[in-house]
Amino acid sequence: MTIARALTIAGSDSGGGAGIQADLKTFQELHVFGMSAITAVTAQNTLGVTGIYELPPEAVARQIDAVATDLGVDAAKTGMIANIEIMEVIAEKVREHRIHRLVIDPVMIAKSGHALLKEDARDALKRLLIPLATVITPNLPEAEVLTGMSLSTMEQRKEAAKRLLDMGVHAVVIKGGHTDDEEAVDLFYDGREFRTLSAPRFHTRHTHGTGCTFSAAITAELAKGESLWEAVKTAKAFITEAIRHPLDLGQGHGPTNHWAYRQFK
Ligand SMILES: Nc1ncnc2c1ncn2[C@@H]1O[C@H](COP(=O)(O)OP(=O)(O)OP(=O)(O)O)[C@@H](O)[C@H]1O
Ligand SMILES: Cc1ncc(CO)c(N)n1
Repeated sequence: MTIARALTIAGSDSGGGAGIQADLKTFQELHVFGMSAITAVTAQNTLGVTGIYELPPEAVARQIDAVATDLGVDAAKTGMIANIEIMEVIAEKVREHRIHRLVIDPVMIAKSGHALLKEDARDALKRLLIPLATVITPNLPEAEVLTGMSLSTMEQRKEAAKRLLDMGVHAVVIKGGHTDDEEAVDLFYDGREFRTLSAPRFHTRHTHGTGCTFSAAITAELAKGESLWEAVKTAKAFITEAIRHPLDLGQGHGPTNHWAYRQFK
């Protein structure tokens, strides 16, 4: 039996709703073999982050080498990267191991407000990783930081998508989670046409790790050889079901439901 293989390069969330844990659960649900390279360990739950412990860049390099030289990687994603030194190592290893299907979720700040990427690493993201990516999936605040634009209208978001492509990425999904609009509308652009992905907006506080889960689902589908647009459509359906059927865990922003896509779609 051949199985598609996906690698997540991200931070560990002890609470299990975001980061490496969300990614591996998503890979599993989408029938892809999941592997991980951990960049940082966070002590985290639904209420917030109480500790961040960054790994030495060497540890990140060895993890990527270990899986790429033996098991093989059909697609990879990055999540929390923590600092410039780790970012440099990831860029080097992605090139060395010729990982061509790469999803970048430019994680900067947790929903609880804690910084997951040092501010001086934001420019490095543009310089080092964005040019290697198949697709980048910023939420609205992240897209504003990367482009320096204010993004309240769809026209502004289209202009921002063009600017992100000018930075060397093949395609972009600007996620619409962070608005009060009635629908959660994400904007896709691959340099040819703009497309939107819409779903009802659910009024729930259980949205911890939505971005991680969404980008992991894209990665899983790319690992199977799906086209980028098909991968993004499946990821939108996956995250929509995961938010629609909350698990109601924890006292704060609880995790999404990774079983829901299989159970209810
Ligand atoms: N309340 C909601 N109802 C429906 N869809 C939502 C809701 N919130 C987010 N989404 C969708 O979830 C996906 C992730 O978007 P979001 O903007 O929340 O990511 P994020 O901020 O990076 O998440 P996180 O930082 O918690 O991992 C997008 O497809 C978005 O449209
Ligand atoms: C480890 C980790 N990665 C990403 C996010 C963003 O949701 C988070 N809260 N924690």
